[in-house]
Amino acid sequence: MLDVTNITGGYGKEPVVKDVSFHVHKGEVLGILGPNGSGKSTLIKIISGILPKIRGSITIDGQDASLYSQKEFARKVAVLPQLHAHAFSHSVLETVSLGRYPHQSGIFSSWSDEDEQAVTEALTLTAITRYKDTLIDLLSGGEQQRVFVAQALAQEAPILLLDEPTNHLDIAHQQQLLDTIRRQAVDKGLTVISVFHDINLAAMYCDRLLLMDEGRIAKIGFPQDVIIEASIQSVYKARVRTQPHPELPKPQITLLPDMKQEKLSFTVNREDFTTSSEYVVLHAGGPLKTLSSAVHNPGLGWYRTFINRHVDLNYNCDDVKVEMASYLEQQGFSGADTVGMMTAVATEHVEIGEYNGEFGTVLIAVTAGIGNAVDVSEALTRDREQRIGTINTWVIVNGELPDEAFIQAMITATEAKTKALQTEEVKDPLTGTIATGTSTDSLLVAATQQGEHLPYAGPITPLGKLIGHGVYDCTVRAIREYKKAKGWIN
Ligand SMILES: Nc1ncnc2c1ncn2[C@@H]1O[C@H](COP(=O)(O)OP(=O)(O)OP(=O)(O)O)[C@@H](O)[C@H]1O
Repeated sequence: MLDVTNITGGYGKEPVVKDVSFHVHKGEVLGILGPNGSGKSTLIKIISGILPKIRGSITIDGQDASLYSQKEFARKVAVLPQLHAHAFSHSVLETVSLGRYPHQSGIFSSWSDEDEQAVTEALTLTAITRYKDTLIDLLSGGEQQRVFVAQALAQEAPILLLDEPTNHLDIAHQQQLLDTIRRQAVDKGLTVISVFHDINLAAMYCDRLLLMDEGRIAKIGFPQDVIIEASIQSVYKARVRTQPHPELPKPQITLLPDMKQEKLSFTVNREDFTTSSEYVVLHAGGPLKTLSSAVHNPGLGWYRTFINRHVDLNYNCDDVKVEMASYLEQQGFSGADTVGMMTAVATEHVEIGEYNGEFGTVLIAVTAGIGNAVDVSEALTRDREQRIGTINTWVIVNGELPDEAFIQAMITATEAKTKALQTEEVKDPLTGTIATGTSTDSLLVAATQQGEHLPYAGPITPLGKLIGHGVYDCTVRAIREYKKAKGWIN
């Protein structure tokens, strides 16, 4: 569709864009990224013919772009420039209608049904129909931006060149506009080349990305091949971390600001836990990075308050999450800052231990109800009801863990729990074999993310050894408490 080959060009003798080559095929959305001054706009200007090139060639549909007449070129390529100098004031409708000029034989002399339809559709797609009689000078920056996007869409050219189309737009309008452009690409085969400042938007909406650095291509490829920490850091000179988008297989970046000095310094101690017949609660001195299978705020996040709430053995409600959220609110806990679990075990029977290692301390808290114990290797052979008789395990680390260490800590803690069930000869009541856990166990690993960096938490690492020992110790003691409460042992 569009071939750019060894393009070099700029404003004076010294080229800004240097030896840039790429191909865009029909229906593809290519995002151009790069720091300020890297040549993104200049590249768009050269492709759109606004700036002459010094070297190289641009081919559209197999024909050299310079061989098209101005009007022919405009029927092939619509351009949304970065800045819109409009010395004269038109209404929105007039401005969008100007997009139809390549389709006219004389100025507005042959306004056709197709012209009318293209303008109406462009106004609808950019949600500006209600402003159609307003003078563009009277619109906000974001509304004006949508008018110029509508003008480019009304042109109905198969190639769309956009320079920061989401400039001035709020998040809802960014999403609306890019959804629209993407739909035009997918449904109508529109080919789009667009400059982006927002790396995350570009990764979400583009099929491929071209990363520019000092006028040259630093990287071109699928978003997952371009949005990698080392490339972004070296080109933008900014510390970033990449992570997956929660719903799409697209990479996203987060800035890592230098705010170490502002960080609240704290450790978690045994005294931060309190226990009552209602719940076990940990109020940490600062937010802990947490990974859990809790009822309230499960998954990964930062939280200060952790609660393991006692509920009746017959607790049953339609929506556990809603009930738990309203319980926390009634009890005066912040819904956003609290992780909540539940257990039918008397919470006074919690076992809390503080374990010292060379790097610092780990705190473990376990409540163990073993009435619903399950041998996981036999689970497939029996049907069971889900009831609340669980082992809830908290692992709190005074240290800094990478994500993989959180997962290793969960594995180590689970193995230690299973070993405790074996020591205590806890059996699956349905199979009579040694249980490996219960039907609804919950696990939480949380870390202060300060102090010593602890890269691993497997069973032979300094952190893993403490977790393994601590979880085993607390789980054995908690199971004994449970057995005592049931009168099974003295
Ligand atoms: N009209 C101009 N005349 C001379 N030099 C220019 C002109 N416009 C831009 N430049 C120079 O060309 C270089 C690249 O500018 P360009 O606008 O292409 O960068 P960009 O990547 O789009 O940056 P930004 O992210 O800031 O929009 C810059 O060093 C800039 O100073």
